[in-house]
Amino acid sequence: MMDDLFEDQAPWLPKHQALGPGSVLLRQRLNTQANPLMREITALTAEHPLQHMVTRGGHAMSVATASCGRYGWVSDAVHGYRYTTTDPATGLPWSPIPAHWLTLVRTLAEEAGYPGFIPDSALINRYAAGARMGLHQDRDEATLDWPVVSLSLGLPARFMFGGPTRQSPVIDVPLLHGDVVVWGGTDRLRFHGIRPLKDGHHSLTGPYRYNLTFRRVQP
Ligand SMILES: O=C(O)CCC(=O)C(=O)O
Ligand SMILES: [Fe+2]
Repeated sequence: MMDDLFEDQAPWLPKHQALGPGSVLLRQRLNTQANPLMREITALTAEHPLQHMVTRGGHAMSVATASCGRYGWVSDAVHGYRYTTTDPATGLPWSPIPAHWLTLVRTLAEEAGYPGFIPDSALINRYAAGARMGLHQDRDEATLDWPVVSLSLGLPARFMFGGPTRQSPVIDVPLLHGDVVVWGGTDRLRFHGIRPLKDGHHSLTGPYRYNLTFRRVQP
């Protein structure tokens, strides 16, 4: 029964797939970690509710987000994208990143060629059917020396992975439950995004896809 959650949905695909010189897809890399990760997401988002952040243009994002770690990613119509040490919704400091998340992420980054990664920010993204993330670069961090480590849980998504400019060609990468993408080095500023999520049901996450994205914000 529980094994269903961890079954490889595309066993013919390689487990370790380079997406660029500094980028790799580690397929089906989370197995027994998925259930505890989901439990902790539930606990963390009870303290720091998922919110539809508003962009500088005044548009509410379709993805709902919350953070943990020393720095949390936020946005509002006045200030736009930035990192803060407190949650604007509650006024409270963000909760620490759970210790075993740090251990897991350090291992994943090392597997991808980035040893010694200690993130100071973890973003929790929740996608419901139709939610999407347009092509963008992750460049709100004060250092770009460390990779982005991104974990997928629940419903499948299509990750768009582009190049150094918005006009660069984009490849579509299916991201399934348990997949991990790491990009850094010369690939750190590649444009990327998520196509609108298809409706569905997942045994662990119900009608959602969760993405955990780990970053180093301060050197
Ligand atoms: O949901 C994803 O897989 C990507 C999320 C992302 O690009 C971001 O949070 O900056
Ligand atoms: Fe991103």
